[in-house]
Amino acid sequence: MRTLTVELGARSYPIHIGSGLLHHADLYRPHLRGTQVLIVSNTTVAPLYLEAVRHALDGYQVREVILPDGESYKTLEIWNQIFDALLKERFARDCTLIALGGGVIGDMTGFAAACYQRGVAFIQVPTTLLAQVDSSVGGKTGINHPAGKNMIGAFHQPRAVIADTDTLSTLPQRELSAGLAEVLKYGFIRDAAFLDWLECHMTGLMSRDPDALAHAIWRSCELKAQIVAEDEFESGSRALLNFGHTFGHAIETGVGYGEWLHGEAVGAGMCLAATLSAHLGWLTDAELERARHLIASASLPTARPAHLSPERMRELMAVDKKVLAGQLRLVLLKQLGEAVVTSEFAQDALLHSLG
Ligand SMILES: NC(=O)c1ccc[n+]([C@@H]2O[C@H](COP(=O)([O-])OP(=O)(O)OC[C@H]3O[C@@H](n4cnc5c(N)ncnc54)[C@H](O)[C@@H]3O)[C@@H](O)[C@H]2O)c1
Ligand SMILES: O=C(O)C(=O)C[C@@H](O)[C@H](O)[C@H](O)COP(=O)(O)O
Ligand SMILES: [Zn+2]
Repeated sequence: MRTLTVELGARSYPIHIGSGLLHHADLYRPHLRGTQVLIVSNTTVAPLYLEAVRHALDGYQVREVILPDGESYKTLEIWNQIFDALLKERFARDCTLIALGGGVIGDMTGFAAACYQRGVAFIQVPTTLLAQVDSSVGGKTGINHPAGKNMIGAFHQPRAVIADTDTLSTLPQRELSAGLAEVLKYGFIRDAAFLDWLECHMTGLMSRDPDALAHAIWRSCELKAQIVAEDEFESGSRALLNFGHTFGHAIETGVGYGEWLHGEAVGAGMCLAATLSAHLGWLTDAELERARHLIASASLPTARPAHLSPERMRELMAVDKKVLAGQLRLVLLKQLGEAVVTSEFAQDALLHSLG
């Protein structure tokens, strides 16, 4: 097991990464306050991993709530089921929520923890690659609105992240690719050397080579922890983690939540953002081609869905948390390994990149 820390002063927390961690009572116990624990999971993950987590919590008053599986259930209505469970069991302010699952469960549980009795503790136990490299770290929590992705939410940091890499053995291949989109994102925005490494190890990652996966998870968490420590509430550099997301969120909303996986939409979104960066003269044609090739090598889409027109995409992209004074801001690439947030692009250029 390897551990790194998200440095946030009094709210700092560990990210444990390794094999066989789900069962480790010692990883959970230092972060539990009272005796009441609610595990939040879904109908796919619970049959696989709930028992192991329950076992680690022997001696605590453990309850569970099992939500339906999928992005289309990341809604206000389904989220409310967590409060129903907490109130039914009269959970007190010193309770702890445990998110056992992918990013959907992590985001919904974290947001419930942020709101229940105005804020209780929670632990992230991510079971998808995407959740292990991204969503479990950094404290962005929330749910979707029909008009926009993650439009309702809060910043609320977990007490700990326990990423058991063994859980990836049961992950469908399409979900593995989705996770690789966020891994590639870190290379594109901040680490050209990591991008080189990913290029060399993509075959190993796609075939789940344990050493390759462990390194990719470690480096991704290291980069994310660094950025979150710099700018927890996204007033500056944290927005770089949104590379590909303004395009990607528009795709997810436009096709209907769950049709495209978040990572797939981010894969296509990163290609579109790279295309616009090249159009502005920031990326060379060779760099653009390299970016496209890397994304395609993870079996991710590289273009928008055919039935979402450029005009419709642009309309959907206007619903974005980075919009300031009515102006759309995008994360674009100055070169591979360096990103900026900018509004310095003409509408024509944007439409061209969407075409
Ligand atoms: N908070 C953040 O910083 C952040 C970052 C990135 C993404 N997100 C959010 O995360 C969500 C995407 O997360 P995701 O890709 O993990 O999707 P997900 O949570 O829907 O999980 C993907 C699928 O894999 C299944 N699954 C999970 N673990 C499994 C396992 N070990 N074996 C077999 N099946 C398993 C799930 O049941 C689901 O069907 C989106 O809602 C996105 O907006 C949030
Ligand atoms: O942690 C962040 O900051 C991110 O932007 C990570 C993204 O991968 C993630 O999808 C996030 O939920 C998108 O943020 P949003 O604020 O645009 O919803
Ligand atoms: Zn994302």
